[in-house]
Amino acid sequence: MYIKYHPILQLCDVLGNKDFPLQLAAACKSANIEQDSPLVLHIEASLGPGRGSNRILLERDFADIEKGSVDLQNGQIIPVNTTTATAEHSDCSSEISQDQVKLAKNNTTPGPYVEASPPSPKRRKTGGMRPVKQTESAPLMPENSEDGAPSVRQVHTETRFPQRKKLGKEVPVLEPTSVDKLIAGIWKQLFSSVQLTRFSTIPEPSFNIRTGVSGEVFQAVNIMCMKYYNQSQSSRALEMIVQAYWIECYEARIAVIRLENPNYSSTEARMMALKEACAVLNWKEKDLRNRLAIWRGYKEIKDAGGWASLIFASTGVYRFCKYRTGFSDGFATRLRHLRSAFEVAADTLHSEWRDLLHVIGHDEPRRYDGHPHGWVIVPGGESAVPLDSTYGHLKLSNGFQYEFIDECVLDQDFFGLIDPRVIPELDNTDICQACKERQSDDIKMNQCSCFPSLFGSVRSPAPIQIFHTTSGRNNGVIARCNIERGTAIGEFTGLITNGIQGVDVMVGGTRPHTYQIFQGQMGNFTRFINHSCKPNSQFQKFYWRGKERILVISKGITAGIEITVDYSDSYWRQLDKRCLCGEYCCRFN
Ligand SMILES: C[S@@+](CC[C@H](N)C(=O)[O-])C[C@H]1O[C@@H](n2cnc3c(N)ncnc32)[C@H](O)[C@@H]1O
Repeated sequence: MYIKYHPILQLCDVLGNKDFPLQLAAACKSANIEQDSPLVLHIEASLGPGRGSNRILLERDFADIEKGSVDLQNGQIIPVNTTTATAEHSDCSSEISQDQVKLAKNNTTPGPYVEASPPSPKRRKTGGMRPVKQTESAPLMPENSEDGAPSVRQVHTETRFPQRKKLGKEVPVLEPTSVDKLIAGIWKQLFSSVQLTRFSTIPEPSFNIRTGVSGEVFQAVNIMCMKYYNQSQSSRALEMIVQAYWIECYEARIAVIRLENPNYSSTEARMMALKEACAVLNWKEKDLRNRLAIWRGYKEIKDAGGWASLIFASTGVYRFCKYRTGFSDGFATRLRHLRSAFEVAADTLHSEWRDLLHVIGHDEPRRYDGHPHGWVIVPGGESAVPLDSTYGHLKLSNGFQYEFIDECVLDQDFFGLIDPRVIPELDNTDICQACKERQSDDIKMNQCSCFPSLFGSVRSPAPIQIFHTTSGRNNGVIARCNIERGTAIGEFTGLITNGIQGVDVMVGGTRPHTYQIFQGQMGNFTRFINHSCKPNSQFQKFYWRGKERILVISKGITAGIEITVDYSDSYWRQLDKRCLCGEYCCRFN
């Protein structure tokens, strides 16, 4: 084979290798490529600022490299569209990239893909969104919930979400303070599956592992393990409750001693109370004093954040109280502002938790019942309010009725029993389009770990709450724990229907086989996610066991921050409102 085309000869110069045509010809020959068959040569190269010829290139050398291509026919340089190049830029660009995106597997969380493509075997330093080829998918539209006005506002799947973070430009991150860590620990425990109960029966082992561990025996051991874990967490919580309460009793005892002995100084009264305690506890006075300092910390946490904050404080609280580094600088104010939020999560996710307080004779009734998202956290730490009470301005005849559902409900009047989310080509296949592993609802069988928080694994409640915004957008969704980039926050659930006009819906499927997800009467927290021109999450399609799902995926969210998506330009063009996202790059205000 003789290579005569001009671009190849040009490549010889670029590569500094005059033998390149011959090497290419030899490669073609060994690959059995016929002489006259068209040859497509795909070459990727990087151009960067030269920093000496023989030096080994380091990762930082590529940090500033611009992406683009060189058309060898005419010598023109075509830069890659900058709106899709970096997270920072594309977030705030008014240019809309029509590329869909997929999330690359990052260090710890495997990412989803809009289209099937084999995941990179190597881990990347900045995993995250990468562009995939544009598909002819239908636009997505969220329901116009707040004002209920007829509209055709749409959100597109072809979002302009960023692909990957630019390498090399490290943004300085503030180290969390000890109060941050304490609060993070409380939220983590609140959204965990721990079961805190006052009395729990310790199981007797009813198995013998000497004869081998069968599936049943192993299950029994696991159950026992879980029970003991819950038991120890409960005991720890009970211990802290009693110790915080001890401080109250100790202060009250000192007051009584002074009353009974008017000539005692306050120090003498304290000493006497300590001695009384040590006589029963069988501890040295010094030991009790040391512990007392920690117990005082427990009481301060309880006084500011309520019993729920102490009970769910879990690991870290001991150190926090022992070293007392976090007790200044707005510690109490921060906890006070979160008090109702902690209680909403505790009451709705761990309905038994208040029983623990019986140990000190407190009988506090549950304050927040029902669904965790049926309550709206209000600013300033005031009591949370029922969700429906925040929609009075809509003046709905039957009030605001909303049913929380984890899975979409099929509108059988429209679709019969045929779920339009089923992709015929993927039907009867349990192979994940993203990772190519087997998907199963049976945890033991499932091998796809693309979105373990939603599919094929143990589900935990999404670490989010509904809160009342202060910027005039009514409600929004706040993250209570850090949500790593690429993690699924939740599935967009609602009524699977079609033909709805005049209100906002999310459209799924591929033309002409589209369907709508309507969140007017039922759905989940995704219905309350507001728009931002610099969003920290995005809608993403994913296929679970042959069925299309629309997920909200984090782009990296810090605890305490509102979760937002980009509703798209076309949505806002139809909306007779100004965007209140408050971003410096806001496109619609
Ligand atoms: C899907 S709902 C979001 C939840 C809504 N805030 C609520 O309280 O029900 C969409 C509606 O919220 C409001 N909204 C969302 N993001 C907004 C923003 N950035 N600026 C102004 N209004 C916004 C608009 O009224 C929009 O129609």
